[in-house]
Amino acid sequence: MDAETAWKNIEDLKARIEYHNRRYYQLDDPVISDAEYDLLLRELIRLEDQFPQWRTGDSPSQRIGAAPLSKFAPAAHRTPMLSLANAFSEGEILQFQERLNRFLGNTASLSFVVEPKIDGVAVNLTYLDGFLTSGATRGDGATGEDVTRNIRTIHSIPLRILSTPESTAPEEIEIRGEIYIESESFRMLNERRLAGNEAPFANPRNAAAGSLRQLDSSITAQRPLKMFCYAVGLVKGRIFTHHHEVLGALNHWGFPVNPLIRRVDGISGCIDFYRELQDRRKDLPYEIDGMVIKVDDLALQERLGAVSRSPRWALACKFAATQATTRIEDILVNVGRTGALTPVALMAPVLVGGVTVSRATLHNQDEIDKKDIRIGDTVLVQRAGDVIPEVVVVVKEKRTGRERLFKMPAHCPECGSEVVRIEGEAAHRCIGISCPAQIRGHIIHFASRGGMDIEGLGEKLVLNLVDSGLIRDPADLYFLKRDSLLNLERMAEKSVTNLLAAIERSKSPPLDKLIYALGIRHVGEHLSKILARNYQTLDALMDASEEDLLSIPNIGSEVGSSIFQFFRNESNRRVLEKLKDAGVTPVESPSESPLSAPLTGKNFVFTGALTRMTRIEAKQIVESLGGQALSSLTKNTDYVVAGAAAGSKLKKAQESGIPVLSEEEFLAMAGRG
Ligand SMILES: NC(=O)c1ccc[n+]([C@@H]2O[C@H](COP(=O)([O-])OP(=O)(O)OC[C@H]3O[C@@H](n4cnc5c(N)ncnc54)[C@H](O)[C@@H]3O)[C@@H](O)[C@H]2O)c1
Ligand SMILES: [Zn+2]
Repeated sequence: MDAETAWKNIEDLKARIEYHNRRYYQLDDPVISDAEYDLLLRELIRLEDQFPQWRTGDSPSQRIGAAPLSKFAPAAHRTPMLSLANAFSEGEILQFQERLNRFLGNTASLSFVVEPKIDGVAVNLTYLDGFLTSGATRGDGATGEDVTRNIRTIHSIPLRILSTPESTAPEEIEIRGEIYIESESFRMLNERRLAGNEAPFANPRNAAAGSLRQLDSSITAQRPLKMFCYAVGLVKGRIFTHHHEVLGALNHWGFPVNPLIRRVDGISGCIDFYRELQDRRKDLPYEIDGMVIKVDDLALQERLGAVSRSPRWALACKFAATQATTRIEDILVNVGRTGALTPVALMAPVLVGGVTVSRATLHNQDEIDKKDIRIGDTVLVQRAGDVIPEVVVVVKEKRTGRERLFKMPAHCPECGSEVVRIEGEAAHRCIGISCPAQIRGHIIHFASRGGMDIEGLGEKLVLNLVDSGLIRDPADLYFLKRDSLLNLERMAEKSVTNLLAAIERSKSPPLDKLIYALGIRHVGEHLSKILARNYQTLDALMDASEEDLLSIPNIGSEVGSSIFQFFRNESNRRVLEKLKDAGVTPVESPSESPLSAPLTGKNFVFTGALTRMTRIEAKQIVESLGGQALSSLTKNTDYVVAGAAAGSKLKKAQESGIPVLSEEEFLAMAGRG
C-alpha cells in the first residue's frame, strides 16, 4: 500500500470508529457488534504502526472512550481512568508475559490477580472522610459525567464507608468499578420496553449505561443496577502494597467485590482461570466478556507504568463474542411435534461465539411484530452458550425500504392443513392429525437421548423413514424389516444392522424415560421421574384418575389434565398397545422413594449474589421439588440460602437460628450438586 492510500484508509477508519464511539459511549445504542468494532480498531492500529506519519493525537487509537455529554456536569477524575490492552487468545496472553519479561526480567513466578471482566460501565466514586461525595462515568478518561444523584439510587453502593478499628476509612479515596445489570433483569427490562413500544437495549452493557446516564434519577432508581468494585484511584491516608490487599479492604468497607476474583501464580495460573471462567460463563447471573489480569505487586505496577491509553501491568483477555450483525435473507416456518409453527430466520452466515450461524429462531409472530423484524433487515444476532441463536434487535439505520413484512401462513407448509391460533397462546398451530412434520417431531423426541435413547436415529433418518412411509408412529420403529430398510436410499448393510440393534436395545427402558419419550405436553424429564416413582408401572399411570394425578404436589391442574387426556386418547392408546406387542417393557422404578418432592413443604429465602443460578432458577428448582421460595424472612422460613455478600437477611437468619446454606449445599439438597 502506498502512503497516500494508507492515509485515505486511516482517515476513513477514524471516521467510522468515531461514529461507532459516539453510538456506543454517548448514545448507548451501538449498531455493530463489539467484535466488529474491535476489528476496525485493530486495523487502524495496524495501519498507524505501518505508517506512523499518519498517526495523530486525536486518533481513536490514542484516546479513551468519548468526551462527556454536555447534558451532564463535567467531573474531573483525580487520577485518570484508563482503558485496558486486549488479548483475544491464549497466545496473546503469553505475549503479555513476554512484554512483562522485557521490563521486569524473569516473571515466571510473578503473582497476578485475575478477575472476571464484567460487561457494564465503569464509574469512579469519590469518598471524603468516608462519605460518598461524587460519582462519575469514565468519559474520556480525564473527565467524566457527573451522575452522583443516579449513583445514590443504587442499593449495593455504600453511601458511607464501613469503617472499623482494623480498617479505618481513608481521608479521601476514589473507588472504581463496574455498574451492570444481571442477565435476568436485563431480559425483563427489555420485555417491558417491547411491551411499551420502546426499542430494546442491544445488551446488558448498554442497558446499564443507558440507565445510569439519565437526567431524571427516578428513572435510574427503577432500573435494577448493581456494582462490582475492582480498583482504587487516588488514596489519601492509607498505603497499600498489593492489589489483592486493595480488594480485601474494599470488601471490608462494605463494597461489593466479585467473589470469583483470585490470586494466582505465574501466567499459567492466569490461563487456567481463563479456561475455567469460559466454562462457567454461561452459568453466571451476569454477563462477562472476558477476564482481566493484573500484576498484584503495586510497586511493580508503578515501574511498568502506562502507554497512551492503557496500563502495562494489566490485560483484558476477551472471550469469543456472542453477538454479530448479519442480514435476514428469508423467513421460513418450521413445524414442531405439537404442531406449533416456529418462524426461523435464514441469514447470511456469520461467526458468533466461534461458530458459523445462518439460522435464528424468531419464536412466534408476536415476537416478530414486537421487534419489527422484516425480511431483508440487518440484525444483531446473539448466541449464548448452547442456546439457539436469536435476533436481538433490528438495525433500523440500515433499512432501504425494500424490506418485506412476514405473515404466518394460513396453511401448514408441510401438510396444507389449516393453521389456527388458540386463545391465550403465542403459537400458531397446524391442526392436521397426520401432519408429517408432527409425526417426525414425535419420533425424533421419542428416540432422543432423554427418551428411548436410540443411537443413530437422527433427524435425517427419521425424515427418510417417515417420508418413505415405513413408519407413522413411534411404535412402528419396532416393526421395521431389514429388507425394507435396505431399500432406502443411503442405507448400507452396516448402518441397517446398527440401527436394528439400537432399536432392539431400547426395548427395556427405565420407566421414566419411556414416559418422557411419549411426549405428553408439559411432561419433561423431571416430571417423568416423579410420575415413574409415584406409579411404578405404565399401566398404573395410564389408569390414574385426574384427581389422583392432582394429589401429587408438583402437578397443577393444567399438567394433570394434559396427562389424563393423553391416556384417554384412542390413537395414543393404540400406540401404547403396539409398543407392548413389540415387547417394549419398561423396567420398574425402585420403590423405596415413592414420594415425589424432596423439598415438599419447605420454605426457602435466597439472599446475596448467587453465582451458580439466577434467582428465578433458584425459585424454579425449589418449586419443582415441592417447596416455596419466599422473598422475606418469616418464622416459617426453613432455610436461608446465602450467596456472596449477603447482608441483613443473613444476619437475621443467624440471629434467629434459621439454618443457612451455601449455594452448593442447596444444590446438593436439591439433587443437583
Ligand atoms: N459496538 C460498538 O460500536 C463499540 C463502540 C465502542 C466500543 N465498543 C467496545 O467497547 C470495548 C472497548 O471499550 P473500553 O475502552 O471501555 O475497554 P475495555 O472494555 O476493553 O476494557 C476496559 C474496561 O473494562 C471494564 N472492566 C470490567 N471488569 C473490570 C475489572 N475487573 N478490572 C478492570 N476493568 C474492568 C472497565 O469498564 C474498563 O473501563 C470493546 O469491547 C469494544 O468492542 C464497542
Ligand atoms: Zn401440518
